Amino acid sequence: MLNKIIEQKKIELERLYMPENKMIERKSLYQALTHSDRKPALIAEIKKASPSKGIIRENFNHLEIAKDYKFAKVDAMSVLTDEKFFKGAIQYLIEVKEIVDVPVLRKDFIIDSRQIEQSVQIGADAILLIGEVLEPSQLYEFYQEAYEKGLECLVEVHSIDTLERILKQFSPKILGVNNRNLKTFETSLNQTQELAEYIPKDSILVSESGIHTPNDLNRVREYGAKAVLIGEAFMRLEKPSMGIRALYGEH
Ligand SMILES: O=C(O)c1ccccc1NCC(=O)[C@H](O)[C@H](O)COP(=O)(O)O
Repeated sequence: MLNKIIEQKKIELERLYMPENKMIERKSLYQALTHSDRKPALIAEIKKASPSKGIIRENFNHLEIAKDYKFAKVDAMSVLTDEKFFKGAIQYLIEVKEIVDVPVLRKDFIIDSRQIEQSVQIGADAILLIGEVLEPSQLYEFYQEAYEKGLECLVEVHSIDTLERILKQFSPKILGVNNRNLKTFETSLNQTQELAEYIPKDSILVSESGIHTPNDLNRVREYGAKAVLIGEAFMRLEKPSMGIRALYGEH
């Protein structure tokens, strides 16, 4: 599946949409996650569909979801911009950024430097760089380029091997451990447990995928996650904000 997604990205690069540059005030994902009142801090995702689950939210309205997340005072939002596999859109991110006051992460598969420039132009505050998609040296180049352009990066890994290879090159400020196995799509929070001890002390550990219940949240908190990235659990609820309150035990 990952190969299929990457092949599709290469095709899309031939007709990359590059909107007009607007003056955009960027927000820091790192600051938002370190200063959150919630422990772990929350990155809430706007996600209509996924390769593993198909359509997750039939009645999908990105702006309604963003408003509800804003009401719930999430620390940051993640917007899927991949069209083919996640039914996302660049336009969703552009419009969400206009109405929220927290950092917005562009969730996509970055394989080319032009996508970094595109992320700047559409108003993203941060981008995702996936360790299983990029060689460590290229990932580091993209990381530096992004920071030079005012974007932060969530560097995501799905295995200890990938993490080790990246850490030989550099220490990302925000490191995501994705609990989803890229071959089977199954999620296991043990992934966060196993990788947590290798995360540099100065990096923020974000546990991503497969977090649904207060028990899941407690588990990854105990494993050392300083932030979580959650999509599906909220997308299946009419009011995602209610799910956030229930998850964190807020009244
Ligand atoms: O969600 C998928 O099926 C998927 C498949 C292949 C690559 C990535 C995939 N998801 C991207 C994500 O990392 C998640 O959207 C994100 O961590 C939120 O996960 P969840 O809370 O389980 O929706």
